[in-house]
Amino acid sequence: MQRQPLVIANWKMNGDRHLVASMAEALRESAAKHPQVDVVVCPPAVLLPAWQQAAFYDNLKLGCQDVNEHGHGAHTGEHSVALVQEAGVSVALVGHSERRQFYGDTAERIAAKVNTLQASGMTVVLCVGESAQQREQEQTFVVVAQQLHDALQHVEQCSNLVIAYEPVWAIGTGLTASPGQAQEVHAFIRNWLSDKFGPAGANLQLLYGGSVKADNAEQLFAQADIDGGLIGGASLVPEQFVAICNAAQTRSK
Ligand SMILES: O=C[C@H](O)COP(=O)(O)O
Repeated sequence: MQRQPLVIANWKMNGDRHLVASMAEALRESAAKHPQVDVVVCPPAVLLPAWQQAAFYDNLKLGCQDVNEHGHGAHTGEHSVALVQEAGVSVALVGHSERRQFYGDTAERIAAKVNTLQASGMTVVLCVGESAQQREQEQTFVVVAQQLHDALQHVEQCSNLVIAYEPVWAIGTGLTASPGQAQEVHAFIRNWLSDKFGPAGANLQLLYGGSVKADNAEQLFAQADIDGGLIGGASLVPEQFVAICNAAQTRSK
């Protein structure tokens, strides 16, 4: 079965209403060029209403960059699944390396977030990836397998699940994994998912993230097990992001 290409914009703590307007317009205008590509935009939470008001096209969805594992209550500064859903969100990033490194996303919390999201029916985009040191020590596959195991240990069926491979050393550094390096890890992840979930696992969408730009997207997306990208910096520049979405279109041919 053919896997639909998917491109996700992660604005991190960037952007404003003006960028929402210009990005929405650029995406709408170019949508005809990438009709087979699912596009998700994950702005900072306060910009979700602005995105909700921006005109939409069929394959564009709203996402959030994180979600709290609890349903409600005294969790100052956090957002529950119900709150983000109210803002039109149907996709959530979980376990981004910046949250693992700097904001207390332990393996246990990530697993809890995955479980909460799965129960809600939202799509989970689980981020995994090794540090530069772990790669140097040839621990990449061990680290990625452990992260997958920890996050998915209570998950029995894998609908609404996407995995994003983001080598930490490639995030925001301008150092992109070579297509061969990225493909090797994606193939490993696909095998792991196949072992755990069977054919449905083998057919999940896998994304590469880490300094994807307009000029390297096509080569990365051409790899057999890479179905699209999770885009940081380049998702803040309409021409760049649109070009990346267009590059993903070639994936479906
Ligand atoms: O979520 C996106 C990734 O962290 C990649 O960020 P980047 O494209 O700025 O390297």
